[in-house]
Amino acid sequence: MRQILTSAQLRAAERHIFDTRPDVDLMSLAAREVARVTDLVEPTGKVIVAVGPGNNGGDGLFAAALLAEHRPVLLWLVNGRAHEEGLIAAVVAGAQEVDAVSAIGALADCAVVIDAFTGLGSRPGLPPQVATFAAACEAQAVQVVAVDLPSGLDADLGRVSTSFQATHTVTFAAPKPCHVQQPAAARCGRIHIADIGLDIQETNQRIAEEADIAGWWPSPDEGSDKYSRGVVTLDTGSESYPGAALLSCAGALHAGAGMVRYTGRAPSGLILSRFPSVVIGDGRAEATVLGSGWGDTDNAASRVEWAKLHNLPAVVDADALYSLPRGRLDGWLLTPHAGELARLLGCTRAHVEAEPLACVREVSRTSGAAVLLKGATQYVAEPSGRVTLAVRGPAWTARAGSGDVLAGICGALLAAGLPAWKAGVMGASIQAITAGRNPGPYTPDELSARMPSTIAELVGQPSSVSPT
Ligand SMILES: NC(=O)C1=CN([C@@H]2O[C@H](COP(=O)(O)OP(=O)(O)OC[C@H]3O[C@@H](n4cnc5c(N)ncnc54)[C@H](O)[C@@H]3O)[C@@H](O)[C@H]2O)[C@@H](O)CC1
Ligand SMILES: Nc1ncnc2c1ncn2[C@@H]1O[C@H](COP(=O)(O)OP(=O)(O)O)[C@@H](O)[C@H]1O
Ligand SMILES: [K+]
Repeated sequence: MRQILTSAQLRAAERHIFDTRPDVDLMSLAAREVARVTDLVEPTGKVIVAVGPGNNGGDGLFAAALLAEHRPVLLWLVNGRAHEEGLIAAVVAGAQEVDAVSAIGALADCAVVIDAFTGLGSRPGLPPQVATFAAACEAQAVQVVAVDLPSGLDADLGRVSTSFQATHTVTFAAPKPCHVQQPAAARCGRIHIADIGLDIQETNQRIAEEADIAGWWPSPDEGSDKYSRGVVTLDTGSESYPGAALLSCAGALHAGAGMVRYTGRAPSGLILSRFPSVVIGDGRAEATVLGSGWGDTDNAASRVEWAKLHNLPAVVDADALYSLPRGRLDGWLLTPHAGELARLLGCTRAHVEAEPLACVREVSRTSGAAVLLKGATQYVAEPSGRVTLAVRGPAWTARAGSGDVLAGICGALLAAGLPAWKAGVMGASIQAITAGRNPGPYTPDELSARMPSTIAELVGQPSSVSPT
């Protein structure tokens, strides 16, 4: 798990080092990592550094000083002024100053551009000359190493404005919101998180990693049986949308549910012809999934209320989201996409997209449930205000039916006894990781059938019977 820091939190961690360890030179440590990554990206050839007026430019200049020892380096001082000691160090090492026109001209035979215009102090957007340079880098497919973040983004937001398109971003101590929230994250390229010795405190925003999902996955052991692994009841699908029932079954079964019971309105013959291990009808269960593919139904409220009355933790998806029972929904998981979250809040989808964190936190706080906001970035909020982002995946999963599979996966994990927030993070992550390992237009059910091998690889359980 990685803590996500806002620019203010990062600056506070920096101040703490300045106060307690005045001997530590953070800028040199940062510059060393920028130079190292630049050499990794392209070990030889000309480097152009776009240098801004602040400390981001300072990092770039000290990196230039290290690189100029063994390769040609050009410096474009965008504002005509720059970090004084950094500039002296770079020039002494052999870096050469150029103006804007020469910098753009030099792109034709340049190996790497270092974007050291602005970082944590970045206001959204770029001045025209820098925007032209950034566009030329993109048009000529030059590798761009951004220092801290692609200049033009706001460190604390997932929104985009005119910015560099980095192929690599070297950031310090921890990711900031712009590195992990789409669409900004896509401007950062590959993220390198450099440890520069800052003390990172726990924050209420973090991002899960593959290793977390592997470590949390509920693998069966010798003492397991179908009940101990968790029984999930799926009240999903309808006569109009029978496919949703099949998709949620696929999700729950391929995530490893001990038993899947089906109590929805889709024809039981259809379910059994695809998934013969599903048990039709009600019975003992540890969790339920409600709403996927219900369509307009007049008894939604009573079906959701039923789960509350029976104290059954529920994954509430799609049409069931608008029939939440009264009272706190402790242990429940709501799985809206941005449009559904907007309807729950009585605001526009555009507002949810602009303020995803505030919106997902609000619904979790008021309902008492964990809330998984689905989309290009998947956020899971808890009533305490803590938000965990799922592991990022490719956009191949952005298609009808992925959400129905996801609800089934989350139901299986809830039934296995995981807390609702973790079931949400793990469900969204395992779908994303599987899509990342199987790129292509697989249908949601085909992709779910590949989940078991992803899970097996992640948990890496060797056979205990060794060959003779
Ligand atoms: N805070 C920390 O812990 C560390 C910070 N370091 C570096 O310091 C950076 C932050 O430095 P600063 O606070 O000096 O801020 P920046 O260097 O990011 O930018 C500030 C300067 O850029 C100008 N500027 C900002 N946005 C602009 C825009 N859109 N158009 C035109 N000009 C714009 C501002 O007016 C100001 O002069 C970090 O990103 C990082 O690179 C590192 O040296 C290591 C540690
Ligand atoms: N750009 C994207 N990149 C990655 N995953 C996405 C993207 N957009 C949507 N998804 C995923 O696709 C699924 C869509 O869910 P949902 O809208 O409920 O679909 P449906 O109701 O048709 O099943 C979710 O799992 C979501 O996280
Ligand atoms: K930058």
